[in-house]
Amino acid sequence: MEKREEKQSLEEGSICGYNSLQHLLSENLKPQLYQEVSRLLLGLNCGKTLETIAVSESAKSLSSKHDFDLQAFKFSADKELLREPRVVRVGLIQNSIALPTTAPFSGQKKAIFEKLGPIIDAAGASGVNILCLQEAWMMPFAFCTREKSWCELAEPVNGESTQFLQEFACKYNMVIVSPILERDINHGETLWNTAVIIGNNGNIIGKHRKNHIPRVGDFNESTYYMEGNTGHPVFETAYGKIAVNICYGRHHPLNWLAFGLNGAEIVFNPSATVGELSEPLWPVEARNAAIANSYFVGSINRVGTEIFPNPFTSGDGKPQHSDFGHFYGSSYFSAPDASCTPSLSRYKDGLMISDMDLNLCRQMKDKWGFRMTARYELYADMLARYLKPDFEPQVITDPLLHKKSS
Ligand SMILES: NC(=O)NCCC(=O)O
Repeated sequence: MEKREEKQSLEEGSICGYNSLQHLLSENLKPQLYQEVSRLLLGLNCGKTLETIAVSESAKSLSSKHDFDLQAFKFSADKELLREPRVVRVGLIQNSIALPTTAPFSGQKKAIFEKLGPIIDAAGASGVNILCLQEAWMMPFAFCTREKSWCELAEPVNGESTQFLQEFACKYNMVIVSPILERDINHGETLWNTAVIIGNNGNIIGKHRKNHIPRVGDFNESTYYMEGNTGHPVFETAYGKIAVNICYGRHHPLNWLAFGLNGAEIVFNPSATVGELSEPLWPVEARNAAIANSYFVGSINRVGTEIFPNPFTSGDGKPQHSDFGHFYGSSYFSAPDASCTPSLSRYKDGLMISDMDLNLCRQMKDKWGFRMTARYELYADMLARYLKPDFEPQVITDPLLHKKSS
């Protein structure tokens, strides 16, 4: 054990030498204790610990040859009398960039394509029906720099990244969600942070643009694109109704709600975020959204530290620096019954696969009745009042609070 830890502690981004929190716990707790900790940490699905599923030999050999984490689980639902189970197999890919950020742009993109190919093949060989990649997967997450040269990497919705993925979609009969930096040629060559939804026949079903742009830490993304103008679309695919809540949107419960009200069964949250800023939030927000909205969530974060040629500051008093910090991976799935998978590695590329019986969404709606007990008319009224310039917060002050004691 000591040797293993020593070796792994050399890996930047490991947790005390371990790949993930679950590895740290499972390797240090007695099995019975680990089972109890795991019950509390990951919840139970249909009253049981989440089952793992066997992945194909070819996926396993791709993961060892190309050194990516590969994990697979199964969310069950209760058997129903009038409906057949609706099981779909869903995949999430997290990855680091493939070349230094100083390499020629065309080479950087090509190298990312080459790196992703075998991971997508592993998803295809495992029978994944719907696959989602990380935010702006086709480039380094250069938005910390504020340098405009990175805009060159933006592509139209039907550009080279989409074309690259369309082939896999056709080959594996797979829906692919592809978050890119988009350039909208028809609207003045403007830039957007966009997820392209590629159907299982290789067709483009539609797109969604990131609704909330961060203005925190080094996430200087408003230098590059504006808040999205596509609302909260749900895409009805061959395998279920899906939506995409891009990265920072996960901090906004109403954003999650809107996808739910439009009928999403699976919401993807492709992200790029760093340990220092958001790691305590990561296991909480998506899981809460899955519970509150009775849908599945697939959370993806990139991995690695990306170092940029020119140092930058973000007006926060910190000394100039050349990287965002460590993107901590840890991609995972959450289910509407509050169970979730362990997370992928904190520092390695990875493919997380899960079967999910979509019947669980309605079963949880029937059980908890959140849709029926919600008071949308109260919230709508509150929001309508809040938006008015003469809004005043509804605060009832204790009349004794400001009375002078005699
Ligand atoms: N990409 C992005 O929106 N990151 C913001 C940081 C965070 O939300 O954790």
